[in-house]
Amino acid sequence: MNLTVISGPQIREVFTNPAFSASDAIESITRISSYFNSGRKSNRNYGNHVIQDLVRDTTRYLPVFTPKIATLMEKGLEKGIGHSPEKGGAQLVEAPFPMIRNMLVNIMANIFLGPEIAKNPKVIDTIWDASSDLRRAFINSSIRVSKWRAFLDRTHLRLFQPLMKRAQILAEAATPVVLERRRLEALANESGVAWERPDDVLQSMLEDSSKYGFEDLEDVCAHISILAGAYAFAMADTATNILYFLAAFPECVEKLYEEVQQVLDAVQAEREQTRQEYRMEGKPIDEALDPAHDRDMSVEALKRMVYMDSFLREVFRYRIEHLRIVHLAMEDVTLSSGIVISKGSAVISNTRSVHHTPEHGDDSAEFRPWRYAEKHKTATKIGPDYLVFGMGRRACPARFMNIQGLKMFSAFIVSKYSKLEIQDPSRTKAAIHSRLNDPIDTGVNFYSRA
Ligand code: HEM
Repeated sequence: MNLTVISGPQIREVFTNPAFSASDAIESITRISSYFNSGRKSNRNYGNHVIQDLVRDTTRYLPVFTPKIATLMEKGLEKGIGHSPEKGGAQLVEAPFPMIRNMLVNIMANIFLGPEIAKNPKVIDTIWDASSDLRRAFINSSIRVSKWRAFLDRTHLRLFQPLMKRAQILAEAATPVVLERRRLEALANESGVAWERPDDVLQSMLEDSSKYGFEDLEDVCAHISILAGAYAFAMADTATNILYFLAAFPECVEKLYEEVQQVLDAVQAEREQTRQEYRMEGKPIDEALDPAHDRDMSVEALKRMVYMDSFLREVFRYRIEHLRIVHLAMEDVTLSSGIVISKGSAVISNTRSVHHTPEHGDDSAEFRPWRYAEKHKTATKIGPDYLVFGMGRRACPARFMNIQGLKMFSAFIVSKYSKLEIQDPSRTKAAIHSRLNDPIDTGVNFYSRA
């Protein structure tokens, strides 16, 4: 396949031209739909948008999921790293990536399938395997793969049906819970009382089965396996990278900690003010205003963390590979520069030509964590100057949940640890420039706050 490198204004031209497709390029590089079709029963036609729609719909429930994610993340970090201020020493995590992936797999199992199903160790192992399937697909992918190799990969998937195996295990674990939900719903309807509807993704997908065309519970579970696995693998990669950045740029930890404390103090004071107003007006103080939740990592609190947001946008800008995001030409296209990209050829963006320009400041070659603070350029804000999540109508729909989760993760880390250290300092440069297919073989020391 011909591959042309594009730079600067050409990138915008390609991203906004519907004759170019990033998803078709991903398909020809990863053959990902063969993996999806090794397990899903519906939506097998190439080019359908059900995965995109599901990601968008799931994002709508972020306010519901956020308190659950916060509780599970705090517990996961406690288990994976620990907190021992009395020792005064460091806790060493030799392999941060699997520790974080473990935590995220547990979070995803809980929000996608609910706590009862997520308690089952087989379910946790299955989401872990699903995230490994996707990781493998993206890591082993190559635009230069031969037709013969692509054929073998597809045949392997058809024969071994890995996603079908994952879906069957999840469906087996989910069946008794789903049947019990149906029984309780019918009982509530009969007795005219409100049914306490479970608020996990499984319930929403079951209710929206006809909208998405799902065939049965196994089919629903195949789609859950794809989404939960994707979040676990993609977020684990970035969260690990964030740890290395916090260790490599220690001055960030204190500034971010101060911001987290200021934001939580302000939210707490406002909630107290509201409670006082309620008391004066004789209004009841409901659970939402319970003082026990005053310092939660809520959607509102995370939104106010502008330095945290800037730090993340800068990590993404700085770490992105220089040649990234491939688009496939779906027809012959002549770019304004006169270059002709013929149908079936691919273009790859030189993102450095966009991310390392004076538009970002004179020091765009440096890591400046507060570059975007108060500039109204959030880590989810896509545009021609920030291509991490793509641009335009086809931009990554998972970026909202991704960024919010990463903000929460970083806020917990700086709240619990005053200093992070890369175990082998000679690996610092490699650690902050690490990529998905480039695991870093050095651990991180975490110094607990008193
Ligand atoms: C750090 C993690 C991630 C990064 C950097 C990323 C980046 C991207 C990029 C560059 C695109 C192409 C956009 C374009 O064509 O303009 C994209 C598309 C997409 N991403 Fe992500 N992504 C991430 C995580 C995820 C996750 C976890 C999911 C699913 C749960 C996901 C689902 C999608 C989907 C469905 C599309 C296609 C959108 C469409 O065609 O309308 N992404 N992503």
